[in-house]
Amino acid sequence: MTSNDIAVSVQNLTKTYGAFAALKGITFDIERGETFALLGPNGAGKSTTIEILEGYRDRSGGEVRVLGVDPQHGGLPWKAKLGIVLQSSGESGNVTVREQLTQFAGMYPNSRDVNEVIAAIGLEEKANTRIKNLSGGQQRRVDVGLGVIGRPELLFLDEPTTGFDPEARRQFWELIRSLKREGTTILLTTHYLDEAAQLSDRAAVVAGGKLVDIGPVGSLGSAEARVPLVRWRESGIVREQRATDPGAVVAGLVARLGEPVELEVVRPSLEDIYLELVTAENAEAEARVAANTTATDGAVIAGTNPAAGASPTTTSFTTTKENERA
Ligand SMILES: Nc1ncnc2c1ncn2[C@@H]1O[C@H](COP(=O)(O)OP(=O)(O)OP(=O)(O)O)[C@@H](O)[C@H]1O
Repeated sequence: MTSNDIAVSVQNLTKTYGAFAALKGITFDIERGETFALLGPNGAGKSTTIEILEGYRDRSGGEVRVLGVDPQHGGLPWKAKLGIVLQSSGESGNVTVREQLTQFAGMYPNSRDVNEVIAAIGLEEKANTRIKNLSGGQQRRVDVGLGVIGRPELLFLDEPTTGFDPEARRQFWELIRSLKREGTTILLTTHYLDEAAQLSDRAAVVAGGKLVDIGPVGSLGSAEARVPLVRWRESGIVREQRATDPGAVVAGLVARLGEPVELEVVRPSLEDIYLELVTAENAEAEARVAANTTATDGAVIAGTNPAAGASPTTTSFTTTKENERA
């Protein structure tokens, strides 16, 4: 693979907010044309990562290239190749859906047809409604429309379907699949693991600012966590057996019982595997904190003055670049 095949390259990325380390050395690549999901619990560092890649936030350390450019020095031609759907856009304007999309379309050299985008986000009936009069989920659809109107080479989607009803989510998935067919590279964060499983080629799980696993969605987690479960009812009792060879277990049941009652072979979902990964990381983090506390207590007893760490504060995200803030 050449560097031209890589849309996003992240090497040992770190980010600190005061004394708080939000990213502790994250490394991953995203190939051109790939749909890549960044998964993790609240506060894991997903938005921080995505905002660094978009050029909205400066990194503390590591190397980052997005479409071959360091985002801290990305100019207008580079920005025109990106589509960005932030976690919250605050898009609540006095203009109509069509006016807003038309205005944005005018900023890009090769934008999509406005009517096509309105149809793709399912807002045909609301095309002439002012954005401030749309429901929260409908406003979110406008955000998605604005993210794709410029026909981006690389699309960032930070929790794009929060607030969508189930039908709108399915419609959104179709839109993403059609963008993928056109060759768009997509970086997605989501708390809906079915969404990640449906859309992404590969996923990375981040917890506590560290990457705990990365790979094709079907191969995440330990081999043990992915072992299927055979379930059936026998003598009125539900029985279960984890088996790497569920076919053989089922054949054994059929030989012994005839057609097994309420037979199921259940494969662990991405959600099951994700929860196992994140729980394991949390347990390790707690163990590290406990070990550090013991060490710090020791230092106090010895008369030294342990430095007080600044406590992290949650920020509300804006589209303003971090170092441009007041
Ligand atoms: N400007 C800031 N100042 C201090 N701490 C911050 C700032 N922005 C984020 N953090 C902290 O960094 C950590 C990572 O935050 P981030 O928003 O990247 O997480 P996330 O994975 O996107 O979470 P969520 O799923 O809730 O959106 C959190 O502990 C958060 O409180």
